[in-house]
This record gives sequence, C-alpha cells and structure tokens, in this order.
Amino acid sequence: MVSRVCKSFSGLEVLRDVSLRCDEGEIVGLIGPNGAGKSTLINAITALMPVNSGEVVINGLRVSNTTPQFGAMSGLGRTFQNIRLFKRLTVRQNVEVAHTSALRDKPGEAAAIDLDDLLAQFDLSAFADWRAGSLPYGSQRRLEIVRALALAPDFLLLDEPAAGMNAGETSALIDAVRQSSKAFGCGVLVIDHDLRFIMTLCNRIYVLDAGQIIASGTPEEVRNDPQVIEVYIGHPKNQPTQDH
Ligand SMILES: Nc1ncnc2c1ncn2[C@@H]1O[C@H](COP(=O)(O)OP(=O)(O)OP(=O)(O)O)[C@@H](O)[C@H]1O
Repeated sequence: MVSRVCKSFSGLEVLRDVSLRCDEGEIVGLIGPNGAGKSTLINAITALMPVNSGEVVINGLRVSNTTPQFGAMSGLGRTFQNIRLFKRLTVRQNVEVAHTSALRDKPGEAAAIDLDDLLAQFDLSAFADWRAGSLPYGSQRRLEIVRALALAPDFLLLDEPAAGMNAGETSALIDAVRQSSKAFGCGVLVIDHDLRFIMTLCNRIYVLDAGQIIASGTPEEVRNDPQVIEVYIGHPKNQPTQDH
C-alpha cells in the first residue's frame, strides 16, 4: 500500500524510501522514536501532505498527492493524535454525520453498520446523548474510532489511540479494535508509544527510525531485533510499564 515513499521539508529528508503493507483484516503497528517520521508518514498516506516520490495505493487507487477527501472516498478512515471531534454535537450526532456520508458514498457497506452496536462495542452507549466535548478523554478517543468506523473504511489509521488511557481502558480498546477489524474486514495501521499495547494488539509491526524502516515482523521478531533494541526499545522511557 505504501511504496518507496520519500518526503523532504526544505531539503531535510524526513521519509527515505519507506514501503509498508497492510492487508485486509490485518492489524499493523508503526513504532519509532520521537521525530522518526511517523506523523509525516500518516499525513502522506492520508494525502494531507504531498510526497516527493513513491506512492500510496488504496484499493488500487493512487491516493498520494491527491486530497484527504479522495483518500476517504478510496476507503481510508483515520483518527488524529489531537482529537478532532465536533465537540458541541452529541456522541450519536458525531457518529451519524460520518455514517450519513458513508450511506451516500458506500450505500451497501454503510447500511450494514449498526450504530448502536458500534457505540456499545466501544463502551459509549451510556454517553450517546452527551456532548462529545464533555466526555472523559479516553471516551473521546474511542468516539474518534467509532466515527472513523462509521465511514465503513477499508483501511483504518489510528494515531496514538491509547494515549492517556489506563491499563483497563487500553485492554478494552484492544478487544474493540480486534472485533471491529474482523467485523469490517478492514486493515488497521496503528501508531502508539505504548509498546505493550502495540505488541499485544498487532499482527505485524514496522519500526521507523530517522525516516527509514529499520525492521518489520511479528511482535516477537521486532522485540528481539538488536537494532530495534538499540534505537528504541532499549531506551528506559520506552520500557513497557503496564500490564494489559
Ligand atoms: N511541516 C514540517 N516542516 C518541517 N519539518 C517538519 C515538518 N513536519 C515534521 N517535520 C520534521 O520531520 C521530522 C519527523 O517528524 P514527525 O512529526 O513525522 O515525527 P514523529 O515520528 O511523528 O514524532 P513524534 O513521535 O514526536 O510525534 C522531525 O524532524 C520534524 O521536525
């Protein structure tokens, strides 16, 4: 899906020949130190910023160097590191806005989505009539995911979905994301700094360092890769601290 992407800012190479794949129903993790280029890669995949070379292809359509709207129409759903909900609308209205546009663009797939089930799966039923801006932080993060799923995406990008969540919430999030990936048959690409979360959730993981993929494989393979240990896992601040 991402093929040999390069991206520079004013001559500074931030992504160098990055390729990655996320198949249908697969949950893939992307990890790396601060400044490695993870957000830039997500922005390139969702066509929020253009690439210098290489391409991003979703469902056979080239999405790179188009527009975020084209990315969404090609099947990409996403959440943001900084939550971007309609804070004055209710939880249900936030999800309905997304679902309404999916009913227009993908009527068959969208009609099969039961919004009540989706809210329940992400533990949001009790909050359905609350204003999104008044929800606890962890619930706002889950609402972002539900809203992205209401678009009936073929690929879902989750940017730091577990940020600020406690161990119990993170564990519930893992179950909900797995169930959704299975139910929707969508590929999921997840970025997070919580290594235990990524290692538990993902089937495969890519490690980005200084704009290059330095390792990829199963959680076990990545955890034992000497280069990954040296540049990332070995850092005391990245040691897993929570049990899920
Ligand atoms: N718009 C921009 N203009 C210039 N440089 C940028 C821009 N966006 C990102 N960078 C630089 O690109 C590099 C990668 O940044 P990026 O935010 O993609 O890393 P990251 O892996 O997401 O980091 P973090 O984990 O801290 O969010 C950094 O050196 C950053 O300063």
